[in-house]
Amino acid sequence: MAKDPVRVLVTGAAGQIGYALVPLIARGAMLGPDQPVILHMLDIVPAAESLNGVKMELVDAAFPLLKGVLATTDVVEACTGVNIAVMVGGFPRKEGMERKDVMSKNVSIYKSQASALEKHAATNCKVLVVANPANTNALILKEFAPSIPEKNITCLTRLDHNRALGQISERLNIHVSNLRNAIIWGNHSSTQYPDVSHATVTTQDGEKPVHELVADEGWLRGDFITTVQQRGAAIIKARKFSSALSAASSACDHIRDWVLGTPQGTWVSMGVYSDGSYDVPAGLIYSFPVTCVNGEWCIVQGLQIDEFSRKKLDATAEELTEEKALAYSCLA
Ligand SMILES: NC(=O)C1=CN([C@@H]2O[C@H](COP(=O)(O)OP(=O)(O)OC[C@H]3O[C@@H](n4cnc5c(N)ncnc54)[C@H](O)[C@@H]3O)[C@@H](O)[C@H]2O)C=CC1
Ligand SMILES: O=C([O-])CC(=O)C(=O)O
Repeated sequence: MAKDPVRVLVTGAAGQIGYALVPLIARGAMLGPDQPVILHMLDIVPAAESLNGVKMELVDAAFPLLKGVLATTDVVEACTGVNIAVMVGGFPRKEGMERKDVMSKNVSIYKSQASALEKHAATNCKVLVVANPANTNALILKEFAPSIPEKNITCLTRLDHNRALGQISERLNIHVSNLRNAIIWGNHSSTQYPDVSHATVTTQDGEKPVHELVADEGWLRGDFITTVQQRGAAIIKARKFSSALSAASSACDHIRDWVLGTPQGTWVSMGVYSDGSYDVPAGLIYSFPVTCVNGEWCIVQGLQIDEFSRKKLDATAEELTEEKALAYSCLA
């Protein structure tokens, strides 16, 4: 029997990431090849004509799984009945801007959209915040939508996770599908800690640790980390726009694994509400390694954290604590 359609909200749908994301959702890349979807697309009034153009293209593409498209500038209409909300709308970082510069513009958007989601989304709606500052926008959304369970509010660090896998696959000249269990700890910012100390490679002789095959701790603790941390800025510099293609693809990976489950023995990185695991302060949205089963994520426990990693985990937590205070001062 055909499944009932799932309603997926994409905010900022007329923007760069939105334009790359909606066709992926309509093709089944987010929820699977047998899951019909109805797209709800929200943007602001100045982008209404462009948003309508995106709707026209979705109709023209005749996607078999796409059972309806709503394009609106009304936040209540956009949020009504949605099962999944991908929050991309906001003011993007431009070349030369630090993420903190975009904070004040974005936290007030997330405060007001929190209320609309809380009042009008379907029960148990899953929320993914993509717009920067992603962790802090997600935290603001959580604080101003208190009836949405905190486990349903997440932010995107899967792009950073995939970037880390991409860098290792290039270095070892192996396909990325043979690599697993990288970790992005902390903030989706230049303080994030891309950690491959538990990552492995599938070889003909079984699973081998990445650090053994790379055999260059200097690179793993140096250029590898900074390349992943700075990749967003490098792409903005090259394209003059943000990493729309890879962000859209990674947003699909995030929701797909959350809803349909992570493969056996594999974890992924998600920005989730900290419960104090790994001595990360509770009450931050912090990226952890997680596994997902039956639509629920769970932080991977018991990983060894050495002194080098401890400092990195703490530094990015400190930045998130500062961002939280700054966000509240912007709202005051
Ligand atoms: N977490 C991650 O891994 C990544 C996050 N980003 C962030 O994603 C966000 C979107 O990036 P792009 O698509 O490149 O930007 P963009 O500027 O092309 O698109 C943003 C869209 O949001 C719309 N918008 C602005 N205010 C809105 C509101 N109140 N409600 C609904 N829509 C609104 C704009 O009109 C625009 O169409 C940015 O904040 C960017 O920094 C970008 C790449 C990766
Ligand atoms: O750095 C930015 O503003 C864009 C971004 O988040 C990324 O590409 O990771």
